[in-house]
Amino acid sequence: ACGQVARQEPERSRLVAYFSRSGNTRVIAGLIQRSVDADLFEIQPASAYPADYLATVEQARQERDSGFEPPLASGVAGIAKYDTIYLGFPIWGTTTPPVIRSFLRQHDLSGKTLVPFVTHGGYGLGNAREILASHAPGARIEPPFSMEADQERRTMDAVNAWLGSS
Ligand SMILES: Cc1cc2nc3c(=O)[nH]c(=O)nc-3n(C[C@H](O)[C@H](O)[C@H](O)COP(=O)(O)O)c2cc1C
Repeated sequence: ACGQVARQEPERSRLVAYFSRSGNTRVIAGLIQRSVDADLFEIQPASAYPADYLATVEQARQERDSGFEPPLASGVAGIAKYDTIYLGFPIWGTTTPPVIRSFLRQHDLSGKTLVPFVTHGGYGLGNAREILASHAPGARIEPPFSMEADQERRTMDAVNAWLGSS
C-alpha cells in the first residue's frame, strides 16, 4: 500500500518568550530565536499599558506594590513540549514586570531549563532573580544574561526639551 505519511515539521524543544515595551528586549529575543532555532512568543497583557511613559511607570509601580498579576492576552499552547525556555524582560521598578509574574503563574515550567535575558536602564537586576526563583519552582534557572539598554525616559526628556524650546 502506498502509505501516506504525514510529514510534520520536527517540533522545536526551545521557546523564546519575551515581554518588551520599547523594543530593546525584543531585539535580543529575535537574536536568540534565530540562533538556537526556537519558537517565539511575545508576552502581552490583555489590556495594553498606556502609550505615555510616565503613566506606565505609575501603573507599573501600583501593580508591583499590590502584587497584581495582569491577565495575559494569550498563553503558550503546548508549553509541555519545550525543555528550554528563554525568558526575556526589561527591569521595571527594580523587579520583573507584572506580566512576567502572570506568565510564570500560568505556565508550569517545572523540570524545564529557564534561561533569563534581561535589559535594564542602568540600575541592574534588582530582585528579578528572586522573583523568578519563587514563581518558577522546579525550573532549573540559569544565570541571567543582562545588559544595559536605552531608556525611554532619556529619549522622552530629550524630545520634550527640544519641543519646549522650539
Ligand atoms: C515602567 C518602567 C520602569 C522601569 N524601571 C527601571 C528600573 O527600575 N531600573 C532600570 O534600570 N531600568 C528601568 N527601566 C528601563 C528599562 O528597564 C530599560 O529601558 C529596558 O531596556 C526596556 O526594555 P524594552 O525596550 O524591551 O521595553 C524602566 C522602564 C519602564 C518603562
